[in-house]
Amino acid sequence: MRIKDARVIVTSPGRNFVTLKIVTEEGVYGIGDATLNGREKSVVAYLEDHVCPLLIGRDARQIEDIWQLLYRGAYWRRGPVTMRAIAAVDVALWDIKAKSADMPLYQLLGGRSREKVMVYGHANGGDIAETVDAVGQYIDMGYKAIRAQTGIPGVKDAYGVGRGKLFYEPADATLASVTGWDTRKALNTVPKLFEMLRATYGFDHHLLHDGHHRYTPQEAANLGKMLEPYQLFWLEDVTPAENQEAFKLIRQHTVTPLAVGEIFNTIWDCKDLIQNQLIDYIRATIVGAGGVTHLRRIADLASLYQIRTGCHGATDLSPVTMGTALHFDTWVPNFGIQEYMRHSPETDDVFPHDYSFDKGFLICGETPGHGVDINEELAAKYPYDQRQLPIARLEDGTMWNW
Ligand SMILES: O=C(O)C(=O)C[C@H](O)[C@H](O)CO
Ligand SMILES: [Mg+2]
Repeated sequence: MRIKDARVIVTSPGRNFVTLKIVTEEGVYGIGDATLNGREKSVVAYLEDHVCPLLIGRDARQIEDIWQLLYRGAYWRRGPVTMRAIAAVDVALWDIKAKSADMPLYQLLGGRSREKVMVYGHANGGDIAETVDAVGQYIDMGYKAIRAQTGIPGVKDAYGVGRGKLFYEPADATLASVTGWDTRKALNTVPKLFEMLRATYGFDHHLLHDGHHRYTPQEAANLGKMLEPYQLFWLEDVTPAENQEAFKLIRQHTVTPLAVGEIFNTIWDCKDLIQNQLIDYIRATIVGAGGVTHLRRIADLASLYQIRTGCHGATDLSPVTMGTALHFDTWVPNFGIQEYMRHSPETDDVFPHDYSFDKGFLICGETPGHGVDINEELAAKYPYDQRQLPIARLEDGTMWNW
């Protein structure tokens, strides 16, 4: 089963997506997501100039060897561009293998470990009252788990507050827009939000919160401690994780569960966090961390330490990643939760898929492969639209983590 063609499709049905399509001589094709929000064209060039030519003529069934070829063969390892390109190839090849076997992908991974996949939605509002209402709307839709983000008085465009009630789309400007940050003000606001949420809705639902890399370890420990009475499912990306040791300090001070990893690319980014049991959930996902082949290794390492998965699933991860993640989640023994930010109807039309939502759970379909396709004719109607992620600055102008 030789690879005859490998090409990149860029489309922007409301937001940019980069998709790799691999076609075999037998005519079986697979698709993989390579979207890197705000830096899409770097992956397009990496794939078109350096990866696609290497694939032609290779046996599409040799997924592991091709993964190793792209990882070791480049000499330059890791990083978001390289690993997204590898992920796109990997997912397209798993799609081809599963289609050839006439099986949904989860069957090839080892079969079903669960009937459905618990997801969390992203509720947000300009202030606490609005966010409390937004959480209520998710509860009405049947969600069991909801991440809550609120505007913070005195902070310009706090993280996670958007125009959409069912999603949050931060890449909103051709050149990065400037938002603000103030830890003191956040620490005054976030615990009040969760106090109000528990007072309004009780303790039956899972609540989550995203710190989006803003706090220092000490501030993060303080936030985790203040949130303990509200029993969060997790506190996410509460401090940057380049220094994995930083989580030791947070861990010593709070029992609020910690999740991290949506920007991780490889097992090396989380090895110490996992082996020292410094986190409870690993957020690495298919497109970010080298595809099914590599994410599986991360999940297996995590399982040794009772750490569970919690794949990133924002709108910048295309339906191809969502579909593949759902097959992964359906199989992976140490599943925790899956993030689910809904795509626009335009995006759903460009990427027809067979997964469905039912009362707080997503269910992957039984179509052979990962169950997501691309309508190329429709995709061609949405040309690339240059957008960047915002940046964050403190009140005095100091550059901070967005
Ligand atoms: O969904 C999340 O948890 C995020 O933190 C979303 C990120 O800001 C987004 O994926 C950036 O492109
Ligand atoms: Mg996040």
